[in-house]
Amino acid sequence: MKKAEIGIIGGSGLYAMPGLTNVREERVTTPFGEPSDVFVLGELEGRNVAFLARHGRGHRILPSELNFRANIFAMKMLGVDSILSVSAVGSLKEEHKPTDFVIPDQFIDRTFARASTFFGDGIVAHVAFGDPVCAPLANVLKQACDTVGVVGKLGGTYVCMEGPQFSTRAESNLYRSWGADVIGMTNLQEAKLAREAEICYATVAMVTDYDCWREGHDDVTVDQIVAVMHQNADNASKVVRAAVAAMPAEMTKGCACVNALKYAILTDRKAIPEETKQKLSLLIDKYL
Ligand SMILES: CSC[C@H]1O[C@H](OP(=O)(O)O)[C@H](O)[C@@H]1O
Ligand SMILES: Nc1ncnc2[nH]cnc12
Repeated sequence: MKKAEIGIIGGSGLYAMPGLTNVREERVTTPFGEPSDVFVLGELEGRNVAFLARHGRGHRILPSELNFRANIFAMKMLGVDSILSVSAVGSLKEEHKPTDFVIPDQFIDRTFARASTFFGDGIVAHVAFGDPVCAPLANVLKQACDTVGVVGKLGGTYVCMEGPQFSTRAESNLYRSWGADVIGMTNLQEAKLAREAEICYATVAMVTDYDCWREGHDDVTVDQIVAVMHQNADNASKVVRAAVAAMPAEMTKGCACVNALKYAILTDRKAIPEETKQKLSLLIDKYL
């Protein structure tokens, strides 16, 4: 049974979703293990949503320790077809100021210690990822920023680093030389796995700091981030709420994201081990 249509992943600073009604908690266990926390299900602007605190409530889980597969698979199990993600990021450009919101449309992968696919164990699939973010959903987030009156910039490249330490100055300057806009530690795996799960995915990235590249300014510290996050969290929940209100019921109909696996699975169907078929049935049954 479909328990939610819209998933919300709250990052640093957003550990609950204000405004939810008919709230209930649901623990979801997946073939990939346990998600970060219980899901908080409820209604927001008349829509059924599922909220997950990415690092767990109380911020207990490191970026490298996150079970991204369980988080996204659980969203699929709940029936979610669109995910709105909220994240804190460092700015790599002067023009992106703390408290600005950026809605990235590209990623650069600087992670190295994470499971980033549901496939393997006898099944091979390669989804297209040239456009890693759902453009219609990103547009909804941009409109929502406008509605709420916060600076929201549509498009930009998010560098996803492993962490948990922040970047060295040499790294930060390297990413700037690549033309990247913002840096964080969590969004790339979510985008990859959402694509494999045929779920639309877009992020609102809240700028909290200038990382460590800006001459004459202090390097990023967590207390600096927390101070800005407190300001941002209120705006972030307003933006998410406005986005949910603006999402048409048929939002995902006809979107390429929901057919991402159509031509992706290479493996001879007869060669896929039964156990793997069972594990991935929610994702692959329609293509077997
Ligand atoms: C709080 S500083 C670093 C931390 O913040 C970001 O988290 P999230 O993406 O979940 O908002 C960044 O990715 C790091 O995990
Ligand atoms: N400067 C930064 N680097 C990586 N992740 C971040 N999250 C918030 N600020 C960050």
